[in-house]
Amino acid sequence: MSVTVRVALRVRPFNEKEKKDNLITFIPEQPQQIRVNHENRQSFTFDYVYPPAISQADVYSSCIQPLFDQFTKGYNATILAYGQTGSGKTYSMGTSDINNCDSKDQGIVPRFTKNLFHWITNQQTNIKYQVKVSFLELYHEDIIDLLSTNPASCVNIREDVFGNISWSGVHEQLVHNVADLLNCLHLGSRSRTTASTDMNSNSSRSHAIFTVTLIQQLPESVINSKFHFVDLAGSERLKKTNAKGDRAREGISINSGLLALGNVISALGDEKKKSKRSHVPYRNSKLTRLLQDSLGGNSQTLMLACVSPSDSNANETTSTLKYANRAKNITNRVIINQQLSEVDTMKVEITRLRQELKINDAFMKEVHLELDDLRAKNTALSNLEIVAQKQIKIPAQKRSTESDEDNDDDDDDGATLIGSNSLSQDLKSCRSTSTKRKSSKKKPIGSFSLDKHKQRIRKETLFIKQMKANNEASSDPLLFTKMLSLFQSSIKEQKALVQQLEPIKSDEINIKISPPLKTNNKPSLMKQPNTFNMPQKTEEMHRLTLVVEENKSVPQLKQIAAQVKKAISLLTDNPSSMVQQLKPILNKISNICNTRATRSITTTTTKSSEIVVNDKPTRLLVNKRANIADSHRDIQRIIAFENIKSNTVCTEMLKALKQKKLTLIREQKDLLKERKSILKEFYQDDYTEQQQKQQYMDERIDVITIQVDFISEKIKLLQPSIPSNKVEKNLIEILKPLKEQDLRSLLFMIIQHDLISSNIKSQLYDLKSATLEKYQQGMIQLRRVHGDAASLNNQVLIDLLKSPIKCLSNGLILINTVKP
Ligand SMILES: Nc1ncnc2c1ncn2[C@@H]1O[C@H](COP(=O)(O)OP(=O)(O)OP(=O)(O)O)[C@@H](O)[C@H]1O
Repeated sequence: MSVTVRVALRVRPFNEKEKKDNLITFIPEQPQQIRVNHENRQSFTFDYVYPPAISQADVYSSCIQPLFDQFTKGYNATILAYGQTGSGKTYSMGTSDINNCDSKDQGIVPRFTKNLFHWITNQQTNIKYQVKVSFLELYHEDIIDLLSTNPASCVNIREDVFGNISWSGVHEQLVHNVADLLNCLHLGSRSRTTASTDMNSNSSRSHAIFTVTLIQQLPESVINSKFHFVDLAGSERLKKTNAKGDRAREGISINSGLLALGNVISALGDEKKKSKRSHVPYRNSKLTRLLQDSLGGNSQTLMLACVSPSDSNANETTSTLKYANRAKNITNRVIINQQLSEVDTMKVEITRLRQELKINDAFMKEVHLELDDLRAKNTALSNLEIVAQKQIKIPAQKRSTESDEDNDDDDDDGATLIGSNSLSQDLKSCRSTSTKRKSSKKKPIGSFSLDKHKQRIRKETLFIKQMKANNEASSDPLLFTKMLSLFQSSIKEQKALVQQLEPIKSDEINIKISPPLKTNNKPSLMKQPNTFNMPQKTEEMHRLTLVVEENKSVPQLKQIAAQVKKAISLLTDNPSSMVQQLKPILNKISNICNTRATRSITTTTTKSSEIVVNDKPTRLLVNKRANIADSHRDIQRIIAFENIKSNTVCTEMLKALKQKKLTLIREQKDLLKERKSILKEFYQDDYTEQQQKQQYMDERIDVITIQVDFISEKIKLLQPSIPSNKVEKNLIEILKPLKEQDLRSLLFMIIQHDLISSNIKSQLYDLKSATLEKYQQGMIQLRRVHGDAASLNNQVLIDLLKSPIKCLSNGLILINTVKP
């Protein structure tokens, strides 16, 4: 159900300091309208307009009673008292001095209390009722639980994936009757921060939220509704209140909270902004975060705008009227807060779990595919190592002979073909030869894994496309980039593998080797091998140019072997090490192979290419046809994919990878969930791309703000009693040992200059220039906070900075210090 925020305007009587110059004119024939006798004599219309003479009872019965009725039906409700300091908010709410108050002067909360218990006593007996109360104060940006007996209690604001706001850590007091409830109100009000200013002798210096929760236990369900009574601190002009020192700081903090509230009201209520569906900046202050459900969420809300009647407060009154006028346009979506019976809840849970299972199955399929792929690669690597070792051991001359024997159909004029320094070319040549000669007997090499690889490439490419499409609004760009590069490198590797395994096209295998180049009168190194000369179309045939470099196959294979050994030893020493750690090594191997591949063959654009031997020909005798046969055999072994089962190192590696993948999947899932809920809330069909970007940025800021909240809650403040030099030392101690890699996620360091003593500043500058410039993301913000919440547990901070890097990535570290 959609309901708009209702607005009631209450004009208090003149006080003794004010001249009787009326600012507001009431229009008898239009009881909901007023006119301001100021500048352009603007008129305003509200749901309720209360002149100074209105009684507390009338206010309650006209605008609160309807809310009370909704509340008892299970809807959440909020009354928001807003107005200039001294305009009558606390008086109207009745949250102060309840014990010494005439019953006719009793405000909204005491009346509500009586109403509630009276209502409960008249209800059916088969319903069980419970009433709980809580009382929070927001002083500066600290949430104080006024009813909690635990001084270390900490209130958190949480938002679930559906955007529902809840407060955790709040003490909720069970109350059984009117006296109990009013006693809680009295206790809390006594602890509330008030002070005398020129505008109000008993001015509230904080925002207060008194909440009554009604739990109705029906036979098959539970209805749980909340009524928030919000007494906001008054907006004030420092000049008028004559506030100095702490009072002035309070005033600034109050005004900035109210400004944030104004921005939320404006985003929700301003017709222009509403139509553009601009982002609602709830997270800009704790006040707006606490009231998120009341403004634009699940609550029936009434704004009680309180103003002074005096012309001397014309500016403040006009500003309140405009504020209230905007609030009128806010629409909330309200539902009865009914929880299902246990059986129904279980049913919903089962459906959810089934869906989750489906998603998990799909992911597991992905994981298995990746595992298969890794197994293949791993076996290939092991075999490459064997090849390498073998080639190192076998004397060149011997291998050359063996090779000649193997290739008994070759011409034998003493020259060899495989001086080629490309392993992949070796493999291709070998495969093509083999395929041509033995195709009737043997399966084409790699055929059974080829399709799988191709399929995998297609899948991963598609996945990357999807990821890229979502890149704009990805809520964790770092993770996104990581995953993207992981998949991209995987595709690259797969492609290389497919390339190696794929049968060579006919004109590629029709290689005719041109006569050897003459060098230094040494014997010719090239021959016309039948092996590579299968279809004898000599004249039209394209000739490939083999660039035979210095005999590099042995050193290169050695290099590969060394890299493989390195990779394996890394795994043996630390079996849980992630594949990510092996990536550089694997890449290096593939680089060596690729370099060799590109160097080895140069297909010239001219019709008849020449074989160019650009190396010292004498050495080319070394790795000859032996390589063809060896490579052929090795390739067969490579594609056997068997070693994996007995290879513990590989199993460990795969296990670790599996774990890593699952973690990533989980993280990604969470991110998607978060993103979905944000999208659900803010994005509609007609948003422009730019708005979307803007929204995304705002949301990132919101996320960071939450992290800050989270971290700042963990970090206690420095004791004011700690001498200043100790404070400095501690801060430096914290920051100095940080390694660059620990802080890779930090972008820059904002230091609020005015808040940090020069000694710390200069040391931090040193740090900054030395290391901090390199950091990529995030911020360290040093901020000063007052109050007795101060007790910095440095160890917490150090631990936080040192170990769980996750906390830092994309985040802020808020180090609060007190004024020395
Ligand atoms: N409608 C009213 N009838 C009689 N007295 C009123 C009325 N409204 C306010 N007052 C008196 O005006 C004074 C200031 O009111 P109150 O403390 O409620 O202001 P406030 O808006 O809560 O101020 P602040 O924001 O500074 O806390 C109080 O002495 C209160 O009794």
